[in-house]
Amino acid sequence: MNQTEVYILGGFLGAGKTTLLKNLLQEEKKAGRKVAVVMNELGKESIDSSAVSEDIPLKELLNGCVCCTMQGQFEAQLHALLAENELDVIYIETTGAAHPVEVLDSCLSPLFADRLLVRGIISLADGSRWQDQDRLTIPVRRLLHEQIKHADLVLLNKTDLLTEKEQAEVVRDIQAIQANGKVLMTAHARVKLEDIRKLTASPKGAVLKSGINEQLHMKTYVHKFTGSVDLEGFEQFLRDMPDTIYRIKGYVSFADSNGCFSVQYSYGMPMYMKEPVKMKPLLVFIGENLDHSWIHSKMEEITK
Ligand SMILES: Nc1nc2c(ncn2[C@@H]2O[C@H](COP(=O)(O)OP(=O)(O)OP(=O)(O)O)[C@@H](O)[C@H]2O)c(=O)[nH]1
Repeated sequence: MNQTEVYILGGFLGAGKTTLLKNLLQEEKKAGRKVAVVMNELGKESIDSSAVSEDIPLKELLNGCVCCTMQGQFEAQLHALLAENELDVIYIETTGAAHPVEVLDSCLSPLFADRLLVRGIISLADGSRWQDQDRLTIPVRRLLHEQIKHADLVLLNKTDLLTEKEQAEVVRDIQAIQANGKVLMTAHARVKLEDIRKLTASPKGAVLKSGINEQLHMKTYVHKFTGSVDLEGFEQFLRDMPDTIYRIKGYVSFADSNGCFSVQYSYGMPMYMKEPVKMKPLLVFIGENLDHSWIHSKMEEITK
């Protein structure tokens, strides 16, 4: 089964996300790829959806944020898009208030994590706003930095409003926050599709690995189980694992218990809930510098 690429478009309110989306959709059309869009807006009304032409499958999530209250709905929308269409790529435009890693988390529902290949988080920074960030409240400034820090590609947009000296200053600031990533300067979010698709790496060992590629710092690993799991062994794994694994979620059958359990782990706490129906047994791991083969061998050790 082919995996559908996913790109998350993030960045603060008004930074140019919809402008970028429009440009990318045009480029994708020229490239002949089958595209779908998920748009999330904070308001009740759909504002930006006119940016997406009618022949492109579009799902909208209004009046809330994917990363906070709308996670379930978001998962259902992605599921529907995958069920209704044969897609090469899905673009997700987040709200300007979204934390990109939380959105990434929502894309990796165990229901379909093996069908999606999240290529990366592209965050836009508004050059002129960046310079005025002292006027922002501390939480908003923190969000602005988080959006940059976790991006795999930063587009410093609205460079037409900055002098060359200012452009150099902002790039330096951004690189200080996000040392591993790439920064491109753009006006009107004009970017080549190749630059976006450079986030692409051919997945190695596709069965074991899904998600973000080697260049990215926040990575994912999907482990598919072939048998039931020893609960004690799993809890020992949770105690031993590096603290850079932030999130684990999925479905597992535990040895010595009947049925299938959903597993949710974040911030040190595992939670297990019995599922009414049998689900595909797999776990999604999200973290920094994930050692896929280490996780794989540990999961194999505890599988009966
Ligand atoms: N001068 C200038 N204006 C830009 C540029 N990119 C986008 N804009 C304008 O900035 C405004 C906001 O752009 P959008 O693409 O709607 O930004 P957004 O991030 O989707 O906004 P929200 O959905 O509100 O978060 C629009 O009026 C754009 O035309 C740019 O590079 N330079």
